[in-house]
Amino acid sequence: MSAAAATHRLFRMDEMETLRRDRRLDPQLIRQLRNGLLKKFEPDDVVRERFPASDAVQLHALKLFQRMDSEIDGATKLLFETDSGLLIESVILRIASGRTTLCVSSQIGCAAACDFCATGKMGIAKNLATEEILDQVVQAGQILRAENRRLSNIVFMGMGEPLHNEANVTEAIQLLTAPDHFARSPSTVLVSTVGVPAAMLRLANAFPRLNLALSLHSADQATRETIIPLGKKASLTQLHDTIQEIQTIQDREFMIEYLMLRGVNDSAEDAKRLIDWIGDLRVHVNLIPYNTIEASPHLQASPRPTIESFADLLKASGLKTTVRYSLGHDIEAACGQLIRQENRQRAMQARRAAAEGDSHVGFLDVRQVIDGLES
Ligand SMILES: C[S@@+](CC[C@H](N)C(=O)[O-])C[C@H]1O[C@@H](n2cnc3c(N)ncnc32)[C@H](O)[C@@H]1O
Ligand code: SF4
Repeated sequence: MSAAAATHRLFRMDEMETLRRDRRLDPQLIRQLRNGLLKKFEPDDVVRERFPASDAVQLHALKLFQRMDSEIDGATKLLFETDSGLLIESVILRIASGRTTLCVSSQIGCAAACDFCATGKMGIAKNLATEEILDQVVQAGQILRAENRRLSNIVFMGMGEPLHNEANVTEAIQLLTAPDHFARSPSTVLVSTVGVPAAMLRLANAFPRLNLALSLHSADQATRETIIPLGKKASLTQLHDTIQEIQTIQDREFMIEYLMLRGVNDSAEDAKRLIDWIGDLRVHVNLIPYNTIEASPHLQASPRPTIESFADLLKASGLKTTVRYSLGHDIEAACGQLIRQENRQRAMQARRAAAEGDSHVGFLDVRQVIDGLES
């Protein structure tokens, strides 16, 4: 295959249409190729074999760099290399019920710079292209198909803030739910955000059946701002009003994510504040045990009994509450460290190359972008 010729990206309708015209292909062949890869997740060689101009098609936007399978449960972490040379991660979760969830990344690094998050500590921010978001789904789908499993759910809970990459994330969801692309139900997709009110409303309007989650982590404004610097851009009152408005557009439960940090947000008083803040919103509270990160030695996970008592207080007030005991603990630490160090080195190399004038790759320092972000 000539690398120079493989310039027509499968995810791009316009490029595939050009190829169809240039090679005088039957439109049915393009549909078959798209269905094979995007709906059935067939292996590359199978779809290529059926397609006469396969030398000209780029099936993937990402290169699989490393695969890590948990030895204790059904989690697989996939590290992908992007065009910019930086790494991102996706996680496949195989749940005992037989269902599977894929956690996808939307950015490399994150300008929200949350104190508890390894991605926020990366110090760089770059949006993933639509096809880089979608190829995580394709490659994970192919892995699951090879195990006779189906991909049940997709959650935007990997690296990055999806609503800081709103255009590409919206386009990715459009294609994930388009009948002639992935043809998935919007109710099997969840977008988790740190809280960008205007974009949350746009997303709810565009996809009334899409699941949305807010990473709240504290119902006290000052506490929230200490752990989420971006919390200054959207007040708790504004976030509450936004969810209330979303619930007039979407007839579904909204998810509130609450990271349990010892001595920061895990007291009975914090639970009471959370209950008051929720008020009559129709929500599901998901308590998240904190995975410690090296870059924030001052933060610790709440002990399990504290999490259970906190959950009991919420449940006693009538709130639907669950605790997320995450899979893949053994691959978590190894990967978080690796990706952060690798990306810092790669970003530095790219900056040096750019300074010497032989690179067009642009990386933003998070301090440069955080003030410019829309609230
Ligand atoms: C990585 S974020 C990506 C989506 C989006 N940016 C957000 O904050 O909701 C997904 C979830 O992981 C949580 N998270 C981040 N760092 C964590 C850590 N060290 N331990 C446990 N959960 C963490 C976030 O708070 C958020 O609820
Ligand atoms: S917004 Fe999400 S991805 Fe970004 S730093 Fe905060 S937790 Fe991490």
